[in-house]
Amino acid sequence: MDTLVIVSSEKVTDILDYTILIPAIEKSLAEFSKRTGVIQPVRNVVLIPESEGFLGCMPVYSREDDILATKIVSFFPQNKDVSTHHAVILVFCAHTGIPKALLDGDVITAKRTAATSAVATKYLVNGKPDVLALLGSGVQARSHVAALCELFTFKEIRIWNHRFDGAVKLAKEIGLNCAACRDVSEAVKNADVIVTVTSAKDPVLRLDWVKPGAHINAVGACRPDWSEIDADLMKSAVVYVDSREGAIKESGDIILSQAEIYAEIGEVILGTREAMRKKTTVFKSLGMAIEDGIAAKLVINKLGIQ
Ligand SMILES: NC(=O)C1=CN([C@@H]2O[C@H](COP(=O)(O)OP(=O)(O)OC[C@H]3O[C@@H](n4cnc5c(N)ncnc54)[C@H](O)[C@@H]3O)[C@@H](O)[C@H]2O)C=CC1
Ligand SMILES: O=C(O)C1=NCCCC1
Repeated sequence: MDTLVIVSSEKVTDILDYTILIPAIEKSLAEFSKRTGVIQPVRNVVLIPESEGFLGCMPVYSREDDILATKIVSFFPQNKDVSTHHAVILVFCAHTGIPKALLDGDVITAKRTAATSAVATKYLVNGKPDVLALLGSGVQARSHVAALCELFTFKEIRIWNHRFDGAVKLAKEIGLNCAACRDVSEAVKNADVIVTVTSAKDPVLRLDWVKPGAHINAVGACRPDWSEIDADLMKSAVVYVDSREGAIKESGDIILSQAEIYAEIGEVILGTREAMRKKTTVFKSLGMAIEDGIAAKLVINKLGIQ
């Protein structure tokens, strides 16, 4: 075996800038929805009942982007003093199958998920958004603020968390135009963009609280029996997903509500499905291996790993 290069989270953080990541993710979402060159089975998950978590395996091959890679990600929602998600990404040569690099996957998971939501928001938001509301104040909340602020200038950012001190801490980090809210209804009132990034298993966001025409990035609830968004909201919104196949198998928000999936976000980027900007839109994100593959490729290219 040739030398396998190990790439640390510090190196990934240094290299992976949203200015290069967001356009790369946009292109990969479109490529995925063409259904021609990307081979990506739905995540294979080993459930761990004791921790209510799982270990997920996410392989991908992309002919167009010359990517052969797999992410292995663990989710332990009850972790307290360490992160709830941990990941590594193994990249192989797409022509010989030789392993090339093993990258820390934590930063990639945080950034590529937020970059994907930023792309969905770019296509689905109704006009210029002024108010951003985040439900959750963990790793993804932080990366989503960074990625969305790369594309939009919000006059106001509001944060709700089920533990108020988490919302206060993040609001302080973000600064002047940001406030912590005690109630979800207060946080999302008149919000143009809402991001749900919690580990909740039951809905935290309700139809009555959401401004008609708002755009929601629904990022948590990645199990078929978990949901973050109430069924009435899911059913009344126009629902976009990253992968239909993934959403039908993994998303409790979709399965439990029986909401109809209107399109993959990649289809909107390709122009084969409409962006219904004036309606309330939900982008249900489950996370795709092609997003990890593209992000890993950007990093190893920059490091000159052949
Ligand atoms: N769609 C995608 O591609 C990805 C989705 N995720 C999901 O996004 C969500 C957030 O992930 P991270 O920020 O990395 O996790 P985190 O552990 O850093 O943050 C989780 C947040 O949820 C809150 N929370 C925990 N239990 C809750 C409950 N019962 N009700 C309401 N809030 C609760 C915590 O206080 C914290 O603010 C998780 O559901 C995770 O599985 C994570 C990675 C990728
Ligand atoms: O795509 C990912 O990576 C994840 N998605 C759902 C939660 C675990 C990580």
